[in-house]
Amino acid sequence: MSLPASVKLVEVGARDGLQNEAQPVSSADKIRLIDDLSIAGVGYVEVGSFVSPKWVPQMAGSQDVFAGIQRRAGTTYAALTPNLKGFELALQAGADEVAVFAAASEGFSQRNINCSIRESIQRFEPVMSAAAEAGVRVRGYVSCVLGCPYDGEIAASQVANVARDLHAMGCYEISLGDTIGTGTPGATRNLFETVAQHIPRDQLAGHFHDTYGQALANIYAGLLEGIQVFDSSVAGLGGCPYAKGATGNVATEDVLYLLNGLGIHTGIDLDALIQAGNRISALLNRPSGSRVARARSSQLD
Ligand SMILES: CC(C)(COP(=O)([O-])OP(=O)([O-])OC[C@H]1O[C@@H](n2cnc3c(N)ncnc32)[C@H](O)[C@@H]1OP(=O)([O-])[O-])[C@@H](O)C(=O)NCCC(=O)NCCSC(=O)C[C@@](C)(O)CC(=O)[O-]
Repeated sequence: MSLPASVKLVEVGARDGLQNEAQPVSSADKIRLIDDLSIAGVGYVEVGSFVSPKWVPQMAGSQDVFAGIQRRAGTTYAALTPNLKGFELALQAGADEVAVFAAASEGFSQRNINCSIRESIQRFEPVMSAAAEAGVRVRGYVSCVLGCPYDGEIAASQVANVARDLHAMGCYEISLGDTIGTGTPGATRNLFETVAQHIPRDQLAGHFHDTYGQALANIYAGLLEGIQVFDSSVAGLGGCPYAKGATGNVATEDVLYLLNGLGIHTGIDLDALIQAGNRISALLNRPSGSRVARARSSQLD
């Protein structure tokens, strides 16, 4: 399969990245990060999530973050919503789109959202109805698609079952999450081939954490499978509160460098993105998780 001419990058740093941050990050700092990303030309930003603040305290201020950002025309500002309550809060906050999130493994589903996979799908039904009524598009996530910290190996057919359920209930795009970053390009190709038997490739996305250093290779494998949407996190922020030891998502700067090198259009300015990533990394008192950002910054020293 030939490579796509353009790719959509879903920026998850402010949500997937910061949800796991040990130190508190103020709403003002999150707003600054999102505004920096908008200036860099990022077309899709997950601003936060409307989940129980007892489960994920870092996302408690998502309402304020939505209220404070400068929206750039052409950028979609989205939120995660695990249930109807979350959806209603996201709607009030002015989210353009929402995402529901399920898992391919029972162990992760229980730890992450306190219910079985089947119960989670049932819980999403009122979200889908309310979203349809409000004219809000819903993205669907499946976690642990290439391995689970609790249940171990996950069959691609099991991922396909959950992805198919989300798609059938109306999710316009299904993001397949390698939550613990154990996937390899071979497993990634097999996964997309299996799931694409049920869902068109242009409605699938790849979401790779870089724990084992395979994320860029997995994205390249995804591109070869005809996948045109990838999730990534500026400065490689993050991890997952329910997947111990998992590192952040693949860094957006590194994905952009890869795509630029392949002549694939994203609409994002690499220098401005590096600045955004360096600013949040400085604020968190650590070097950027992006190798491209570190290399570029050391060349400037
Ligand atoms: C789903 C629940 C709520 C179930 O949690 P529960 O305890 O079973 O739910 P509950 O309905 O019994 O509610 C418990 C309390 O939470 C409140 N509550 C209930 N819902 C909401 C809401 N929407 N917003 C705010 N508050 C809420 C509710 O009002 C109640 O408050 P209390 O009466 O005790 O004061 C909980 O497990 C939860 O919030 N989990 C979120 C976990 C999470 O955010 N994980 C990270 C995102 S997923 C991810 O990162 C993976 C991904 C997407 O990036 C892809 C990948 O890499 O794999």
